[in-house]
Amino acid sequence: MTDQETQNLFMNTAVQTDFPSGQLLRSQDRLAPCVFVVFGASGDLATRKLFPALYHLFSADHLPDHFGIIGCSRTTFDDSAFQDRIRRILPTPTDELPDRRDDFVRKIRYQTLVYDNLQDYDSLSHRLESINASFGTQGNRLFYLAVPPQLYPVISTMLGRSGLAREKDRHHEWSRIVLEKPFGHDLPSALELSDVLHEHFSEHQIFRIDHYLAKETVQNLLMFRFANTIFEPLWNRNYIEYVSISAAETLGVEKRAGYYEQAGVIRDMFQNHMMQLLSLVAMEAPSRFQDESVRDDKTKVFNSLRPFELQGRFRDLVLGQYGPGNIDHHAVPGYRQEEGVAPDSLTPTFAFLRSYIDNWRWQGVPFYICSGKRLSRKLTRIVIQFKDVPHSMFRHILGEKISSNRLILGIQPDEVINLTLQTKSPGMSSFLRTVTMRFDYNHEAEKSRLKDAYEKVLMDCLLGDQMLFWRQDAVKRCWAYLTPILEMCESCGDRAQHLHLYPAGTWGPKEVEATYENYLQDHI
Ligand SMILES: NC(=O)C1=CN([C@@H]2O[C@H](COP(=O)(O)OP(=O)(O)OC[C@H]3O[C@@H](n4cnc5c(N)ncnc54)[C@H](OP(=O)(O)O)[C@@H]3O)[C@@H](O)[C@H]2O)C=CC1
Ligand SMILES: O=C1O[C@H](COP(=O)(O)O)[C@@H](O)[C@H](O)[C@H]1O
Repeated sequence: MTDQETQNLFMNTAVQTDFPSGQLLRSQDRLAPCVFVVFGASGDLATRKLFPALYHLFSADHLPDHFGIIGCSRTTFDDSAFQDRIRRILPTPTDELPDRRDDFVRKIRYQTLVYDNLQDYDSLSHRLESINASFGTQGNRLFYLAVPPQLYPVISTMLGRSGLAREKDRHHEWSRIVLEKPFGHDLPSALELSDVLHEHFSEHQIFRIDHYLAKETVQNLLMFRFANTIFEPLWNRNYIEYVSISAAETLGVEKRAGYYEQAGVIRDMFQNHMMQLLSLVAMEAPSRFQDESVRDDKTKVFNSLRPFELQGRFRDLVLGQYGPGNIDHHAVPGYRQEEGVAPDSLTPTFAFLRSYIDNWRWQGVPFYICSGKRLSRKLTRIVIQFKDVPHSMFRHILGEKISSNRLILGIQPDEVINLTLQTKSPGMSSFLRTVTMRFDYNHEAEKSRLKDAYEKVLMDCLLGDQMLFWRQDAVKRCWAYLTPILEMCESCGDRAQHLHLYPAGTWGPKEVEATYENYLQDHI
């Protein structure tokens, strides 16, 4: 389809109705006072993402009137040195962002803490009481674990043993813990982590982040599917040929070889973001726009995933690893030449998986899930491919196959929804042409409303709204689906033979194209 054929038939003409169903739209008075406790406060995530996100929320008056922040890590700072450090990394003021840096840093404290030293948690507990008294945070505590995942068990255990995990109830003097993925390495380790967390925290206190769920267009999936009547009757095996969910990246492993060598693409992208996208496309309509209701229906999708047929081995799975190539006209090394990667590494950086959902709605419809690093372009999208018309009355005149309708939900870089339709070409001839109806989230009017993912995440934690966070039963179901696949890949004797090299800057291994008929060129 060419640009000329693309017509913006309903480009942002929608009436903007901000009905109060989005969490960010809830009123200020629902934000409970709270102290944010950031573990790993000296680290990269805290510095680059969390403190700036808190500052943006503060500047926009999206934090409660009564809040405080305390950073904790092993590195020694006193309060004022830490405040200076944070002040330096805050964004410079602009017309849209007034200078409130001094007010913000006055809310910050710091406590040096060794993660496995119980006495340090007792000291932290005293500091929290004093912050509570100074800032009126009413005993509410949010613990953000911005530390490497191997520290999750020890920190949550220490919080429990020092009494900091205890809460009066879920609305008063509450205590919440926020974690980044990975939630385990496979099913057994995920269950082990869950047991440790649940020793001191109940499920409603645990916020497991998936940053894809904080993306605007990902959240829009729920609205799009369940606030319109016209798509739902078609959203099933009777009208849909297949669904494809792709996340192509141009980035390589960067400086994360230590982690990525152990993870590979299936743990890094499938056991979280790709599975969340799958559940949002495939779920039944929840009865209420409420966290447990939505998460119940997502979990049902994971429960219905057809177990991967291990005997078929690589019939439904293609693995790849990038070799040297070019990205944006610059030569880049192959994965095995990257710093920290073993020269004979068999870690996949690309995977293409065909999955099925065994339920009434989706029986027989393939879900193609694909993600890779160092591909040609950054592109994350979901394609809903509708079936062909049952009979073409034009075939005997035009001799052509009619393209079937396709709905594209673009997530990155363009946040768009495109629906292709067949229409008559203008003029005397009787030719068909494909046009696209396009809704563009990047339109200027929409842009100012897009929040950074971490602002959204922090806001929802504060609200106690878990809709955009993983629940343990879903984590478990996804690991139960993917662990046998990982074991099959990682234990087979001919592993090297099934890892297909692809040049960086291409669309992945040609084996995908061979098996799935130009899948990548056509669908990514
Ligand atoms: N950085 C990012 O952009 C993103 C990070 N994440 C996740 O967030 C979490 C934190 O990431 P990031 O900030 O990059 O991590 P860092 O490596 O920067 O670690 C954070 C802090 O943890 C402490 N720390 C690091 N390694 C150890 C160790 N082996 N033992 C004890 N303490 C240690 C250090 O503080 P000190 O020595 O002072 O105690 C460090 O400053 C991870 O789970 C990561 O996967 C997720 C998305 C993006
Ligand atoms: O979680 C991760 O996601 C990023 C991709 O995120 P995106 O928002 O840029 O699409 C990926 O690069 C990284 O390997 C993975 O850990």
